Amino acid sequence: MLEAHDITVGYDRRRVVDGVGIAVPPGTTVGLAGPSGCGKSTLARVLALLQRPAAGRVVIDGTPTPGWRHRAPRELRTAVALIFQQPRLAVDPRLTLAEIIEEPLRANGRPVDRAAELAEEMGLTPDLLTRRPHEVSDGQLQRACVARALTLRPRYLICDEMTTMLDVSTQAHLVARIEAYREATGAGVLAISHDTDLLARWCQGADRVLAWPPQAARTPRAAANT
Ligand SMILES: Nc1ncnc2c1ncn2[C@@H]1O[C@H](COP(=O)(O)OP(=O)(O)OP(=O)(O)O)[C@@H](O)[C@H]1O
Repeated sequence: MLEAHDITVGYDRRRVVDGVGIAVPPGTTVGLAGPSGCGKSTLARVLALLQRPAAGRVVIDGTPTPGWRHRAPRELRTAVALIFQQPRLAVDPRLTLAEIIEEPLRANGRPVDRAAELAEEMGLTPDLLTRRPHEVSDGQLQRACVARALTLRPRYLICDEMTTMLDVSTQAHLVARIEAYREATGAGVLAISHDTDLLARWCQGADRVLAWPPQAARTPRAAANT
C-alpha cells in the first residue's frame, strides 16, 4: 500500500495541502479529482518523494520514508514512479527518445535491453527513438515518458493529468498500457485529473474516484482542522 498521512504543504506561508491523506492499494487504480490549483500535483510530488512536506509522512508497503528521494534507500526511491502532465518539462531536450527511456536503467546500473521492448509496447517505432523531443509530437513524447516510468518496474505509478493535452485515441492507448502494466504486475495506480468522466472510466466506477481533499487516512487532528 502506498499511503500518505496528514500531508501539509505550504508555499510562501500559504497552506496549499492541509492535512490530507490517501491510500493506494497494490493492484488497484484509485482516481483523484479536483479543480485546477487545489494541490493535486503537489501531493503527487510528495508521494513520489520529490517534495518534502512541512508535515505528514509517506509510507510505502509498510516502510516509513524519510520524505525526500535522495535520503531514501534505492528500493524506496524506485518504488514509486510519477508521470507528469507536461512531457516537455519532464525530459532533457538534448536526449533522444531512446536515451530518455533508458535513463533510469543507466542511472541504476541496469542493462538497457528492456527499454526497446517497452518502447515497442508503447507504439514507438524505431525511427522515433532516434529523434529528440522537439522532433516528435506531445503524444509521442508522453509515450516515451510512460515507457521511462515503467523501466524500473515501480510498485506504484502516479499519473498526474497524464493525458490532458492529448487526443482521445492517444489518451485511450496510454490508459490501456498503464492498466495492462497494473494487471501484469499488481502495481497500484493513482490517476489524477480534473476530468471526472475520464477517471470514472479509467477506475471502472465513480466510487473509486476520490474528491479533493482526499481524507482516507486523515487523523482526528487533521479532520478537526476543516
Ligand atoms: N513551487 C511553488 N511555489 C509557489 N506556489 C506554488 C508552487 N507550486 C505550486 N504552487 C501553487 O500551489 C497551488 C497548488 O498547485 P498544484 O500544482 O499542486 O495544483 P494542481 O491541483 O495540481 O493544479 P493543476 O490541476 O492546474 O495542475 C497553486 O495555487 C499553485 O499556484
